[in-house]
Amino acid sequence: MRGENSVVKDPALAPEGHRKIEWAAAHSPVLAAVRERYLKDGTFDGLGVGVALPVEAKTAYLAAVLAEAGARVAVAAPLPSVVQDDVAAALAERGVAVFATSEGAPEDADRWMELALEAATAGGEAVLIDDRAGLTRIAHTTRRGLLPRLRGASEETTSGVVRLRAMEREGVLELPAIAANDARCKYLFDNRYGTGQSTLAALMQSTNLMLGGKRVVVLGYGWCGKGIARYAAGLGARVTVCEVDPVRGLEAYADGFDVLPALRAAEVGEVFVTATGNRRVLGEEHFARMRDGALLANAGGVDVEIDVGWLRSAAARVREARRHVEEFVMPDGRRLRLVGGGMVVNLTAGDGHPVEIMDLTFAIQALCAYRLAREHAAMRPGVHLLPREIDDEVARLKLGAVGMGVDALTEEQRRFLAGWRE
Ligand SMILES: NC(=O)c1ccc[n+]([C@@H]2O[C@H](COP(=O)([O-])OP(=O)(O)OC[C@H]3O[C@@H](n4cnc5c(N)ncnc54)[C@H](O)[C@@H]3O)[C@@H](O)[C@H]2O)c1
Ligand SMILES: N[C@@H](CCSC[C@H]1O[C@@H](n2cnc3c(=O)[nH]cnc32)[C@H](O)[C@@H]1O)C(=O)O
Repeated sequence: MRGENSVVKDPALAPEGHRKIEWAAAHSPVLAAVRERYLKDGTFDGLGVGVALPVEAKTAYLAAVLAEAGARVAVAAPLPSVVQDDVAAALAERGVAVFATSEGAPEDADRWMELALEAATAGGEAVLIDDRAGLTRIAHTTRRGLLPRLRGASEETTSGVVRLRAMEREGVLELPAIAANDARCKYLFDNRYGTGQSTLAALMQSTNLMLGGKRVVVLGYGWCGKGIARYAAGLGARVTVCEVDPVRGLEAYADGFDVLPALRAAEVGEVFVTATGNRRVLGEEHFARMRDGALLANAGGVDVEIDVGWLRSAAARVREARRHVEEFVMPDGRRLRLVGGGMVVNLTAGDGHPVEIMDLTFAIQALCAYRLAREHAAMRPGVHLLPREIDDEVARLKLGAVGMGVDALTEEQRRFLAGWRE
């Protein structure tokens, strides 16, 4: 069985993992519909699928659906801190090659991704479902020999799409890559509502503190930041937004939030959440102004938004205040508390996005993989968008699953919108 080559913490944890995967499956009607309509047509028979994603129940259900469709699936975690060991064990037991243990070191992740690439391509060609272009980067650097076997990659994250576009600009991207993140059924729901709910759930669960009345500073008012600000306001927090894009800052103001430069916000905030995909958004100069007890968390897809290295080197003392909460006592006695290690907090200190959100995201991912598998030969190397009709279909499937629906334009309306004489 392919799962036998896996790297997991403890196969005996599988029963709890199976329960979690069954729960995810039971709440994923859109992916189930995609499976019935498309994935069973033989496209995936014997095809490799390399997956780099947080190893938790929704990811496992996606992998299981692709395996059931005939694919040889290999999954690697992009970080040890986003691995649920029981789910990893259950997935390996279902015949998927899994390279993921929470006990690994961050440096192990590249090795896991190399192993997943090798496993996915061992029997022939493969497509990739990627996180922050990790598998794609490895296929263009340390495992270039595997490139000819890759039909293409589908990218999950905003930060990954940024990387792929950088590769395309430099003329080094040798694969067709679909920006799954840029599908409307992905970013409008996953980045906004998924990150909003799961980031605040992780913060509340880890700290057992109340958000109502607190001054929450959200850094970055993109899709993730909008969701975090909205959910925080819904819980009664007083929200301040920091941006570098004046239009997005103005949007935050019109949405009812204060908008301040980060150095000023540092003085008033009690909770700080970064969601920019950028580096050192909170650093020494911000920490110096923060009040005693400030909570810090990162919801962005890169782990350099908060300068944790500086905090660690400058602190007089560091201790684990609670599970997932590190307390840095500064030389002047102030305590700054970091939730989730400065990595993506909803996954390192929580269960990730709600199942219904990942149902949409993974329906999009499954359709991207399906498209790459079938149409790769006609796709040039470079970044591609998912055609709008596919996005529309996923939205229709979801509306149908919740007993709702939309209208279709009449012929008269279509002509009116397409013309100019009337
Ligand atoms: N936690 C999750 O589950 C999750 C989900 C989706 C995306 N992400 C990640 O979150 C990050 C943001 O994603 P997004 O879709 O919101 O991106 P986005 O491009 O829509 O928004 C990012 C925003 O950050 C702003 N920004 C950049 N540098 C800044 C700085 N120094 N200070 C203040 N603002 C700054 C930009 O102007 C932009 O408005 C990415 O890394 C993405 O991969 C995380
Ligand atoms: N690069 C990070 C993870 C990416 S965060 C951003 C992505 O995580 C995805 N995500 C959020 N919650 C979940 C989940 O519960 N399961 C799988 N992926 C998730 C989400 O779609 C988003 O685009 C790492 O090193 O692990």
